Amino acid sequence: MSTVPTIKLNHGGVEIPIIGYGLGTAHFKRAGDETLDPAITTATQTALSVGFTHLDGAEAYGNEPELGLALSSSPQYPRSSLFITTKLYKSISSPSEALSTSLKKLGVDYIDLYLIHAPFWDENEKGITIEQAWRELEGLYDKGLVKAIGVSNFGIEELERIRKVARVLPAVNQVEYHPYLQNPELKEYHKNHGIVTAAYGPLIPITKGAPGPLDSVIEELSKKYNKSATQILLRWAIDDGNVVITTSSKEWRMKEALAITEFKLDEEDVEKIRTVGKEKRHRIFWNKEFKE
Ligand SMILES: NC(=O)C1=CN([C@@H]2O[C@H](COP(=O)(O)OP(=O)(O)OC[C@H]3O[C@@H](n4cnc5c(N)ncnc54)[C@H](O)[C@@H]3O)[C@@H](O)[C@H]2O)C=CC1
Ligand SMILES: O=CCc1c[nH]c2ccccc12
Repeated sequence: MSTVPTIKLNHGGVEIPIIGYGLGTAHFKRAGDETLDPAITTATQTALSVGFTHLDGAEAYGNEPELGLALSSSPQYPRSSLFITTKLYKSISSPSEALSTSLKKLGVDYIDLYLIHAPFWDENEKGITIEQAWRELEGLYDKGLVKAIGVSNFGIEELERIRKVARVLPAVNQVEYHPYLQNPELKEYHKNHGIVTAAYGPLIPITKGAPGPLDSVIEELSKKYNKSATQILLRWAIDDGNVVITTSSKEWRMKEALAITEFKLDEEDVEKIRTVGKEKRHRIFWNKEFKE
């Protein structure tokens, strides 16, 4: 089994594996559902067994206990060999308590990357501003309870609010990112401030965003590289300079995803996908219809 390459974050030598296994879309549970779902634990154990080292969870997914069970039942993958992300949102009013709860549910004593899940809360209702929430995350980082801190679904405006007060800049912004949602201005901002873009929804052009102008390009590149459409899109996300987060319950799909570490797209093909991708815009998450 090959090891997953990593990228250095802007926080004290922390390295993030370039592909992560998501607990959010295939596996989330209804809010308030306290029953353990063994299928989620099994899928996560499988993800670990095929070689995923980076797990992407969140308070909102309701499945930190299942993720914790997968970790405690897999002692062959020591904590230090894993990169665990979780996110807070509902409990944004009290980040310190939210982190304690997540640590307990996950059964770990630190988180590798702690993210604010989205910037869309009502600051009056929650009694906390983006700036105050960020300062609280900095406090958790100072204590060593989280090795790196970042955000998710933030735009330039919200990142600027953080930058103006930050001692520690976000290490990562996890956003929906694929050829049909490239947001070059945000990417440029990330580059200028050393923020890694973690791309979720990388397969949208062949799932919810299909059909589209990229269909024939992906087919042509699948033949050229002898790789599946899934692999072409996941590899594109990496070769475009991002970390990529994907998911599946199926072992063969997990292996298919991890096998992208074994090839690379030529720069002209990365550019071709970028160019043709810009002909369509398709956003799935956190738009007006999206219900968390
Ligand atoms: N921070 C945030 O707000 C969000 C974070 N995420 C994170 O990202 C993770 C992955 O998100 P997704 O959008 O689900 O990832 P994705 O775009 O990689 O899609 C994964 C889905 O595509 C399916 N798939 C793979 N190849 C396919 C093919 N050739 N044809 C048809 N279907 C195919 C898989 O079986 C799986 O159901 C989540 O689990 C979560 O951890 C996801 C959404 C929002
Ligand atoms: O992170 C992905 C989007 C999201 C936000 N809140 C929830 C709750 C359950 C599943 C997905 C999500």
